[in-house]
Amino acid sequence: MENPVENAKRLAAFKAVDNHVVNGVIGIGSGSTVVYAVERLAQRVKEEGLEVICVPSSFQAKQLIIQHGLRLGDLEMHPELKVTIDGADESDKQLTLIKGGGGCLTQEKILASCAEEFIVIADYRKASDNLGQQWSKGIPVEVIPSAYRSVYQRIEKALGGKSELRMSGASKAGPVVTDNGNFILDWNFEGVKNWREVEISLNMIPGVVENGLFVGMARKAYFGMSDGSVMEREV
Ligand SMILES: O=C(CO)[C@H](O)[C@H](O)COP(=O)(O)O
Repeated sequence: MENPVENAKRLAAFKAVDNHVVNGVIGIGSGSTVVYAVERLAQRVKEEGLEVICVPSSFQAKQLIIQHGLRLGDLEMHPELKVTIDGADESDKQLTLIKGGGGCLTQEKILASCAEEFIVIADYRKASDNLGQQWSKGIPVEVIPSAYRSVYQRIEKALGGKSELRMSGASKAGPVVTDNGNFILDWNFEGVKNWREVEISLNMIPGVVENGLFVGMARKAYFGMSDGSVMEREV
């Protein structure tokens, strides 16, 4: 029997692609749930003759698009997207998101901002009432490598909490390096009341490239549930 989490991801992704993708230019997010969205896009291209150009948010997304034989585009050629479909690490009821668990937050936010519609796909573990209920790894902040210590200190001074430099793990010594050649700090926040203010404050710190708070960007989210249904949230 299939893993319920993987099944939930597939259900959410298939429904979102079926409900929101028509001919045009599509932004492709990153992560394990997006794999199913690309699979469904490729099916629809083959079976229905859907005509899409896919703009990737990461190296992973680019590889997925190529592997599925979909048409690859970029933002230089297509700065306006019909829809962007992407996963999330956590979403509250207002569809404020934490993203960047996979380290691709900057390009993901750019694609979300360039789309007429930004649609979130996730499994049931990602839906919460308030950020931090489900996702305990903090807010990812992409930083210019030379500034990571100063950014770290400034975040703590201005906003409290604690940050950690994200490390690569067993396959490489040292920090995670993003697709843009930068480092990631994971900021474990405390007592945040206004996510919009925090999003802006983080981005005002010199050396910060972008942060993984997506406030007021998503209009609709699909969460695959463990019972085989799909919960929809809209704002
Ligand atoms: O923001 C992301 C990558 O930077 C992903 O969308 C997020 O981590 C969710 O991934 P998954 O679909 O594997 O749960």
